[in-house]
Amino acid sequence: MSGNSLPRPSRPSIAPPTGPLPSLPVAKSRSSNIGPATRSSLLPAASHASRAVSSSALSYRPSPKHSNSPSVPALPTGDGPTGALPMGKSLRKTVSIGAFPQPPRHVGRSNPTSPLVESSTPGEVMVDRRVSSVSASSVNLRTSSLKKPRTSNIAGARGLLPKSPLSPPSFLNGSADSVTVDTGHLGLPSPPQSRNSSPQDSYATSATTFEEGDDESKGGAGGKGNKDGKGNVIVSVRVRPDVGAKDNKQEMEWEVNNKRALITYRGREGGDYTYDNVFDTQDNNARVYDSAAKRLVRRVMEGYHGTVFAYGMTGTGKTFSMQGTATNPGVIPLAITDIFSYIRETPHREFLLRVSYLEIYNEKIHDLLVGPITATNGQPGPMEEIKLREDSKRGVYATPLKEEIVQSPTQLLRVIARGDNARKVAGTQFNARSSRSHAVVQIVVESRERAPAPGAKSSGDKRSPIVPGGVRVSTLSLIDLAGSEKAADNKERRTEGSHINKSLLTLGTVVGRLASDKEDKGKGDKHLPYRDSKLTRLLQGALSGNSLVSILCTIQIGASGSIAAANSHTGETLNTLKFASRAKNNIVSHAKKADESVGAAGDAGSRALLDRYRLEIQDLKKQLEDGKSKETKEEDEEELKKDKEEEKARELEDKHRHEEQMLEMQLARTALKERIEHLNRLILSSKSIGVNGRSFSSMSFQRGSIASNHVDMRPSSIRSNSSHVTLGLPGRKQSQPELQMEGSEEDDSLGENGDGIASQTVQIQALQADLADKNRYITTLEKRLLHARRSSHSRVSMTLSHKLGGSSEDGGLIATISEKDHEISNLRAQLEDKERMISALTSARKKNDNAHEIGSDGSPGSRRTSGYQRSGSDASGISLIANGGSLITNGSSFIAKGPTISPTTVKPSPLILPLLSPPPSTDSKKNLDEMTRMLDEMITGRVENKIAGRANSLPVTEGR
Ligand SMILES: Nc1ncnc2c1ncn2[C@@H]1O[C@H](COP(=O)(O)OP(=O)(O)OP(=O)(O)O)[C@@H](O)[C@H]1O
Repeated sequence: MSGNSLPRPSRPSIAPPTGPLPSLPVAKSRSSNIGPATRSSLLPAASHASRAVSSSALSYRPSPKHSNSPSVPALPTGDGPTGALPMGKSLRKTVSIGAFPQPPRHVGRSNPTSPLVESSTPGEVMVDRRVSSVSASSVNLRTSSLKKPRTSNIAGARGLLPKSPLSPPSFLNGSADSVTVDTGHLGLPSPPQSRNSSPQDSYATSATTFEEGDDESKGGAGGKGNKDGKGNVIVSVRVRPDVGAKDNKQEMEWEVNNKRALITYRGREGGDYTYDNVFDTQDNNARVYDSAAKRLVRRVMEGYHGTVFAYGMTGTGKTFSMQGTATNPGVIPLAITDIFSYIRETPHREFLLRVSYLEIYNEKIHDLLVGPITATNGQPGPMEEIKLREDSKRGVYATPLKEEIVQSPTQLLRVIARGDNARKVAGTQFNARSSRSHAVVQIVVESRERAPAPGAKSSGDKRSPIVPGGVRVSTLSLIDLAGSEKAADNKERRTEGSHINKSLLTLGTVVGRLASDKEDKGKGDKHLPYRDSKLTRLLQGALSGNSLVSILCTIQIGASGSIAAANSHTGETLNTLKFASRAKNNIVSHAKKADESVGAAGDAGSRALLDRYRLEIQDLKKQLEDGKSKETKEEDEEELKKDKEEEKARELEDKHRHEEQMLEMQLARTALKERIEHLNRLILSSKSIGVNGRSFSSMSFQRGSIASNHVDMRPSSIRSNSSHVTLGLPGRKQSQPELQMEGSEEDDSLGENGDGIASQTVQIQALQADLADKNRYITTLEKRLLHARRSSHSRVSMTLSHKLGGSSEDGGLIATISEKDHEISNLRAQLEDKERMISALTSARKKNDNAHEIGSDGSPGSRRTSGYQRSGSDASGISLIANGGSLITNGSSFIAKGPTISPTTVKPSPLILPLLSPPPSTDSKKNLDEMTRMLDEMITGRVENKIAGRANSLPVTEGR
């Protein structure tokens, strides 16, 4: 096949350059005939430009065998409006393929540059000339090539066939005499690294050689170059190996040349069929994908709509090519891999992918991603039928259709596998697992430019903000059609088959009429029966030129003895080939890159989830921030409230403590007051003693009528003093035992001596009682004080630790405590004074006793008088002088210091109490001595004990 005489291309056709591929020749190149050229430059223009099809193809009519299969859709023949081949042309001659719809005018067509080719090269014009120059000589070559396996005379110029000498260059003027169909330029194999497309290694593919903006810089879909959009349609034919071949020897009638993208049939109605790609039985799915779909997928990622569909008779390998196997992945998984590779390679854009999967089964559309509705009885109910709608923005679309957003190849493959499992499949005569429906996978690609964040690293921060550009929405449709088939015995299969065949027939009709539709443009649109089937309706957008299209037709060439070798099968194969040729010739794509919708209100805004999600994300982020700040605010408020409550509780507690403290202080104060009063009372008692003494004296005066001018002991003055002092402590006087004794009858009954002793005894008893009373008071006070001091001390230290420096209140408290301590010490001093007084009294009594003893021989009166005189002369008698709280006894003075008894409370006045007692009788004297001694001991011991005990019981005071 490669042994032609034409110069070989500069590089092997199997391994095209990794750089941009040559663009389709422009219209004028079609005026030239095919000639040899380098691979990069010899490519002819759109498929209609050059065809080499045997006349048999042109005069193809369903054979009688075909007619036995009425249900198999017959491709439109030359009888149709597409232009028939002039009858009478002999078979097996290279003639025009009038049977195929031909565009009437090849020249002057506006041919946009195909997005599926890379660029025009300057060499193409020259190449075309070369083709033209060899056109005449190629006639013979062409003729011979039909009779034997050809060794191409356009070595390496894959897809280029010499023009038939019988065919005028009609493809230029639109006549039906065109010869060679050659669109092999699009079938260039991918670079070696992409030939083994797989999920792993397809990352570094020829796709990386594409430059963004190719289309814009080189004419774009609507620019200069191939203006008819032919390059936007790729037609490939794949030949399935014939497993039924007995001798593994392909029937001699067929010739498949994948390098030249040529299939030749030498049988009846034979001819040459050249396409963009021809894959022989050795080609695997990766090669099919690389040549037939890879660029289209790439373009879809760039913003074009793209459609790939597999067409062919049942069992010829459509599903095998589209889905593939685990070891030989088909177009769908390879496209998915490339989609994600592209996303990885394009960090400056962000993408959103969603996928849907539907099937058309018996002219009903089912969503394969939504399982059958389960009926109430638990049985699976009917699947929800999907309707087709059309609008100006989206074109024809199925609704309601579930779309799943996918984020990884695995996820996408899983979704599709789920749909595959739901698809209707059944065994037929030709295929044990025949697809009974047309299956459509739709992958919607949304993308938008991403701007680098102000401080973001160039390594592609995915969270960087977006530029205010729009969202581009494009769709990749991957369609595995059900295969045309003969009527089956099984009724269900027959029904399915009839629907399948009807829809395929409609597809063929639409494709067949596309050419005439183009011709009739301007004269009024010719009716295209898109609505005759759901399939054509769904493919309307792609067929009418809005999409890049790649059609993969599958055939099976029967070996001798195989099922495929049956005539009917050959007829079907020919039908498929004719369909492929018509598709290549007639479908004109004006696919444009999708506009970028700006915002949700943009052109594709209603579909752009990317926008909606962005807005939603922004909205949610705002909500989150609002919620956060609100939460923080609430937290702050709550904390503040808590703090306030705690403060309040602390204040309340402090208040309670303070109150308690105050109460304690009050108690302590009361106790102290009581103590003071009591001590005062004691003083008064001492004075009372004086009063009593005065009483005694007065009694003595009364009895002895003794009056002394030396001693100012006027009753009135004494009483007034007494009463004056007593006034300071009202209510206490009555309770004093010594006062009760005043003027009692008992005193009188004691007689002179008895009177004095009795009064002293009473006085001592009163003092003792008072002492006991004092001790009790002191004990109580000490207890209270201790308690109060402890609690206040702990509080003060606690408060001090909280508040540096302490408050004025605490300072006051401390001052109060120290004041109290001071008072206590004063009281103690007073107590000591009192006790000294007691001892002084005791000693005075003793001295008195002695005085009595001295004057025992005298009369009581003289004793009294002498005693009195002694006392009055102040020589050796005892004088008790209360002066400002001082007690002077025989020159010894006991001064009660301190402010405890304030001068205002107790206004002292000099008081001299001469203790005069009548000399006791011997017995009574004894008794008195005894008693006095005991009293002395007792009082002295008590006082000492008390002082020592108090000294020990006041650690706080000492501590301070
Ligand atoms: N190129 C190939 N290489 C190896 N096996 C193939 C090839 N093409 C098809 N087959 C096998 O042929 C059988 C039928 O293929 P497949 O189901 O893909 O046909 P189909 O065209 O989808 O049929 P239908 O229209 O009935 O669904 C399968 O077992 C498949 O593995």
